[in-house]
Amino acid sequence: MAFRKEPQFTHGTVAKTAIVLVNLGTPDAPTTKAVRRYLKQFLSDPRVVEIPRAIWWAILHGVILPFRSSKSAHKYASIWTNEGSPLKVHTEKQATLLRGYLGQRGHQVKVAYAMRYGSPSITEVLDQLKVDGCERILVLPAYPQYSATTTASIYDAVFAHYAQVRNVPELRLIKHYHDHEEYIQALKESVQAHWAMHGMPDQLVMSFHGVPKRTLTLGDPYHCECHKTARLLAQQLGLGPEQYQVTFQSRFGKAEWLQPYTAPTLQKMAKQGVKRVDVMCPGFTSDCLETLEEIAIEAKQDFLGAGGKEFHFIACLNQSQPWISAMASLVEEHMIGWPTHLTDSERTGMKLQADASKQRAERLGAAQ
Ligand SMILES: C=CC1=C(C)c2cc3[nH]c(cc4nc(cc5[nH]c(cc1n2)c(C)c5CCC(=O)O)C(CCC(=O)O)=C4C)c(C)c3C=C
Ligand SMILES: [Fe+2]
Ligand SMILES: [Fe+2]
Repeated sequence: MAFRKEPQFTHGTVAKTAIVLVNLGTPDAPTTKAVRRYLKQFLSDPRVVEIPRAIWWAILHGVILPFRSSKSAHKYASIWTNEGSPLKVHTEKQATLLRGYLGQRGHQVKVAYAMRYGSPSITEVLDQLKVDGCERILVLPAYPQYSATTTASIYDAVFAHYAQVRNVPELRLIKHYHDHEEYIQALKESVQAHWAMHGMPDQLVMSFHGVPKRTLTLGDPYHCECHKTARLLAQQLGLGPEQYQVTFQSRFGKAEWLQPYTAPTLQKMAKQGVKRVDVMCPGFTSDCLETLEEIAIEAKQDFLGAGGKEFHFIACLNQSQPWISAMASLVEEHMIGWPTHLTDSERTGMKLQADASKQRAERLGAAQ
């Protein structure tokens, strides 16, 4: 097997640490062509769709890609911003802020972001971190709740990359943080800020992305982790069981997914006389198509169309201060034992190296 091209080993190099925030990915543009390319990569992942490959290949290429791409492109167009796809814009800003927060806490680390599907790809980011001399890599998936369809798929891509690398760095993978105190606190503060502005609803709906129901019986803890997040958040908000509901959205295909489904639940609530609902999506750390279009636009129409009077969407954590701070704490907990607070001698070593490469560059410049 051919290994990837990588920098030569040099004695005395100071090993660096990097954090890679990995999100799902998004199309490069809200066009049928770009969405088709994205969906093809995403839906070809056997972690995402578990149907036998030959059958799924025929369905994907014969039905899904030809019909879904343009429909999805229209939806993406309705949420696209001047800076690009919301998912990517938020993820990039989160990585920048996280770098700043960790720096303020005294850590000398690189922070990058990557996308499981689309760009920047996991492989290109990990290649760059190798060039940058990162010998310790911490992968932080953007998903608080573990699911084989998301978190494990990121792991697959990381392992596949390092299977082609000769000098593999030390690697740590965060599995989940669905019950992390500061994540729950960040959610609580986002809800309380909304209620301070707009008052409280009759019902709070916590809508999570769905997965096929059979994954639950096959051992995926996702369903339980969503419910634990909801329970802890409700406790923090002082809500009784009758004041909130957990639902699952974004069903795909004909099979049964985790229930209750978000849209029919909202319609049922409206018909039962619930006047105002607030909907939040605690499983998404960045707003994206599934929150801004499916919930804030479509689900709102479903609720109001069924007789509901007031619908509020509570934005995802995005760049909120408590969330970036929670990410920084989570990262610190997983970096324990790694020398990210540089010692004086390492600092001197780094300076000497930087001076040497500057002098080399100057000599090369003078010789040309
Ligand atoms: C086909 C099966 C799918 C599974 C299983 C699935 C799980 C899953 N997804 C997320 C988070 C996101 N999904 C997003 C979009 C999206 N999801 C699917 C399908 C499955 N997801 C599709 C086909 C799409 C694309 C849009 C569409 O055509 O409907 C997104 C938004 C991406 C964006 O660009 O904004 C996110 C985020 C989770 C957390 C999850 C399982 C736990
Ligand atoms: Fe999805
Ligand atoms: Fe469960």
